[in-house]
This record gives sequence, C-alpha cells and structure tokens, in this order.
Amino acid sequence: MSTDTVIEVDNLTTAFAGHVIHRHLNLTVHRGEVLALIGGSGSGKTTLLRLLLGLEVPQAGSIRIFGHPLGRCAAQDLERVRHRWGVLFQHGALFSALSVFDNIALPLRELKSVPPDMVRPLVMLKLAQVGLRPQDAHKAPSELSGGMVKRASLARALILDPQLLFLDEPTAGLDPDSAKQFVKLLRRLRQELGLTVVMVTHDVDTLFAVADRVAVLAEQRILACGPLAEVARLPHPFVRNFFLGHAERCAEEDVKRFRLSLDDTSDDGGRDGQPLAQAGLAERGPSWPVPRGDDAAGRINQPAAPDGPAWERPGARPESMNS
Ligand SMILES: Nc1ncnc2c1ncn2[C@@H]1O[C@H](COP(=O)(O)OP(=O)(O)OP(=O)(O)O)[C@@H](O)[C@H]1O
Repeated sequence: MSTDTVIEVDNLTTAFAGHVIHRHLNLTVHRGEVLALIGGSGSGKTTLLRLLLGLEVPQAGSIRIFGHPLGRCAAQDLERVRHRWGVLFQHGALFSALSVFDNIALPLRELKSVPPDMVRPLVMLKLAQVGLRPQDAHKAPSELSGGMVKRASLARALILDPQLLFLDEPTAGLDPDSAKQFVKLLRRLRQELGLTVVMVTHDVDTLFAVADRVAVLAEQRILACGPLAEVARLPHPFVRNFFLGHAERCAEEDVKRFRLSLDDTSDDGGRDGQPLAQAGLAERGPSWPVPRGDDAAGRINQPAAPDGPAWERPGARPESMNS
C-alpha cells in the first residue's frame, strides 16, 4: 500500500441475511483528497461508511486504513487508527443531554488525551474554527439551528485533530443558504487542515464545491471513480439521473469557476474565512468565561467501548446509520 493511500478497500463482499449489498468492491482513497461517494437509495453507501468505521464486518475482502487491516489488527492498533479519524453523522448525533461544550469535549475526556486544563481552550478553539460563537458552548443541542448542529458535530469530529474525516450527507436537512455556508466551511477547513475526506452525498452542489473525485456505487460495486467531469459523462442510468439538469456545469473549467465564486463571496461564518493563525486565535487562546460542566465534577469518564468510542457507537448514531 503506497504511503499516499489512506484507505484501501479490496474485493469487499457484504451481505445481510443472504442479501448481497457489495460484491467484489474495490476503492482507494488518496491522502489529501475529498472523495465523494454517490449512489442510489439502498445501494449500500451508509453500509460502506459503517464498514470503513469498523462498525460492520464484511463477509469477504479487506479494508486497510493508514495501512492497518480493520478486523485483523490488534485492538490497541485499531484504537490508535480510530483516533486518526473523525466522523460527522447525517443528523449530527449530538448527545441531547450534554451541552455543545460537553459534546465537543467528550472525545478528549474519554481518551484523557490532554491534561484536564487543556480541555476548555481546545474546545473553544474548535468552536471558533467551525464558526460558532463562544456563547454557543453553553447551549443544549435542542437550542441550535440545523446549521449550528452540523458545525458543533464537525467541531467534535475535529477535536482530536484527525487526518481523515468521514462525512455522511453533510448538507442534508439544511436550507440552501446554510448548506452553502457549510460547504464553504468544509472547503476552508480542508485546505487549512490538509484533511483527507470521504463524504456520502446526494447533493450535486456539494460535489461541485468540494469533491476531487467521485465514486459511483451501483450494481454492488464501485462502478466508476474519477473527477467530476469524467464521472458525470457516464452513460449509466443512475449517473444520468443524478446529474440531470447539471450536466452543463460539469466541465472542469466550470467547476473551477464555481469554486472560485464560493471563495470570493460572503464568509462561511468562521472568522471571515481567515485561517485561525491570522485571526490570532491560535496564539491568543480564548478569553471567554468557562462554560458549565468544565470542571472535575462535570467530567465524563466512561471508558471507551471495545467496539469504538461513545461518539461513534451505534447507539450514539442517528437512525440513518443504524438502518
Ligand atoms: N444491519 C442491517 N441489516 C439488514 N439489512 C441492512 C442493514 N444495514 C443495511 N441494510 C440493507 O442494506 C441495503 C443498503 O443500505 P444502506 O443504508 O447502506 O443504503 P444507502 O445507499 O446508504 O441508502 P440511502 O441513500 O437511502 O441512505 C438496504 O437494502 C438496507 O436495508
């Protein structure tokens, strides 16, 4: 496996009660790219994401992430690999009983990866990075708009500084303006943090805005994987239907122009699109009050479950990931 390969899926077969979802599926994700996974409803996109997260076990084939074979490496190695990725679930999967602050802090507290007095500055830094205000830290998830839920969930996905980010329908459920702002945020973060991103989406605008390559899941396998302009030209019925009315935007030059227009227009809610270092946040650190729950009494010390951390456990995810 090349050092430029982050994920390598080889000859994967998945079936539920004899119903085959994936057959001899192959997929490679390169370091630093945004790979978008598209496919019809029920084609197995979410199942593939769950396999990549180690939440499902394939009938045959292998998955290597950062060179580690899922399901065949030592538990300790798997834990280490898990800490190198973050996940944004379709509906955010925030814990409703916890404040935004405590939701974002959860991975840090469970892993005890930083000293307790570092939790607050790190959480507030991530909050600023995703364009939320310091006072949003005190809010309950139920007090957030759809766009804010996505941002808070993204902050939690980024809290361990992952190199790899999984996004399940990042703009689903958002109004067009919030979706546009969120996509701009993803573009900025991806550039600033040098992330590798795997994203399931049904949204053509999201593809236009951020995808470097598009993988089409159909007929139980990756039917095609390549740049948008190439994939959009495929004569397959799903692809034709997916890009219906958008085909004329798919030429490489048009996609470039669209992306430039996104970068030029109004901000994404995150410090006018400035990198954190320029905004002075990285050096200065937060100067806001300590949010509720950031004390010894409020600390959550549940041990990580053997099948993954709490924020990635099946019980912690929305229904769409449990289907
Ligand atoms: N745990 C499970 N047990 C049985 N069948 C399952 C399970 N998980 C998924 N399936 C089935 O696998 C198929 C693929 O489901 P999946 O959710 O991966 O599709 P999808 O491409 O993400 O669909 P959508 O775009 O509608 O979300 C469906 O027929 C679904 O019912």
